[in-house]
Amino acid sequence: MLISSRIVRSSLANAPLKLSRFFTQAHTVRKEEDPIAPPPRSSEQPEQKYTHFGSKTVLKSTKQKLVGDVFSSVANRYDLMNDIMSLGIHRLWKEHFINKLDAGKRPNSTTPLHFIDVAGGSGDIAFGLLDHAESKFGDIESTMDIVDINADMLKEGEKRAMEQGKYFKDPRVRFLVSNGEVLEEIESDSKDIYTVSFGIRNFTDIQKGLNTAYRVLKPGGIFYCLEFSKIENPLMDLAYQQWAKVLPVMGSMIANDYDSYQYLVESIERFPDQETFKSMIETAGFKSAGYESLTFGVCAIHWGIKV
Ligand SMILES: COc1cc(O)cc(C/C=C(\C)CC/C=C(\C)CC/C=C(\C)CC/C=C(\C)CC/C=C(\C)CCC=C(C)C)c1O
Ligand SMILES: C[S@@+](CC[C@H](N)C(=O)[O-])C[C@H]1O[C@@H](n2cnc3c(N)ncnc32)[C@H](O)[C@@H]1O
Repeated sequence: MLISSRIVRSSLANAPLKLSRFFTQAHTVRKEEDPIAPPPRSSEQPEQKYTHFGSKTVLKSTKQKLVGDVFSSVANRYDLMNDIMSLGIHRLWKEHFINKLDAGKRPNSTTPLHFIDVAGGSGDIAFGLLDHAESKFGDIESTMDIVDINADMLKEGEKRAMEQGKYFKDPRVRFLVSNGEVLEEIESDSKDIYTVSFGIRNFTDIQKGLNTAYRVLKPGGIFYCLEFSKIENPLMDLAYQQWAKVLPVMGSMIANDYDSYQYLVESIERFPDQETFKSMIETAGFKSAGYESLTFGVCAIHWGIKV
């Protein structure tokens, strides 16, 4: 069941490249606990040397490899596990995410949009955005870069494109293995829409990822994120905590991988709450930042505009 705040949309600017919208949102949430790092072994401050990997404290330099191992391990059962763990609800979240953005080159525009879906994995969002643009606006010109740091996950996306006979070897669509914290292949001020879905939680440096999102977007471009968040209702949180205990057991029974799904649960716990993440989006320079909580706050859509 999706609970969403009322959305007040300004009329869309006709200019095809400026998708300016304003949403209303009002939420109160808990503050995020600070991570407890081991005492520094050198003169470096702990925050410069250590970070969290789920509930563990690890050297910052090792997190990317640890996360990479997790997603290489889950890649071949990723879609199946999503349906089982969320009882299919993740599909509703993604559908709502895509419909709410409502992006696409309008029929009266001659300029295609340039999308980038970071941590795109098996392509749920990227393909969904292109399908939406085509079915609603007849847009078959806008381009999509699907970026992921993990080649195994990206292969799942390419496999799906090939099987569905759409977006495979399509000149409009690029599959790029790249780190969302840097995006060295992506020019500054080059994208109209930046999306990231259930990905930024896994970055070593979330703020760096947000700053990079700001860099690659054009003025007027939209940052748009779907990520796990904080459940605002204590009773629902209690029920969720019971459900979350089962996820690693499911991971072990179905994917023979308890640890990756234990990491999933712990990484959700570690991610900033709605207001904290909104502040981080504003720190990156975005304006009109806001969010909408879904399913009691199990996840949230955050946005911001580069002006
Ligand atoms: C390693 O990292 C990952 C690995 C992977 O394979 C996937 C992901 C990304 C994960 C997803 C897209 C979905 C993961 C699903 C969950 C974390 C579970 C989400 C939980 C729910 C939808 C149920 C929430 C339950 C409550 C709020 C309790 C109250 C609700 C009710 C009683 C009514 C509905 C109840 C249920 C639906 C159980 C990955 O990062
Ligand atoms: C849970 S999957 C999400 C996939 C897809 N966006 C979706 O909504 O189903 C998380 C993805 O983030 C990717 N990822 C993790 N850290 C990343 C980084 N620093 N840069 C780019 N992708 C990253 C992983 O490889 C994985 O494919």
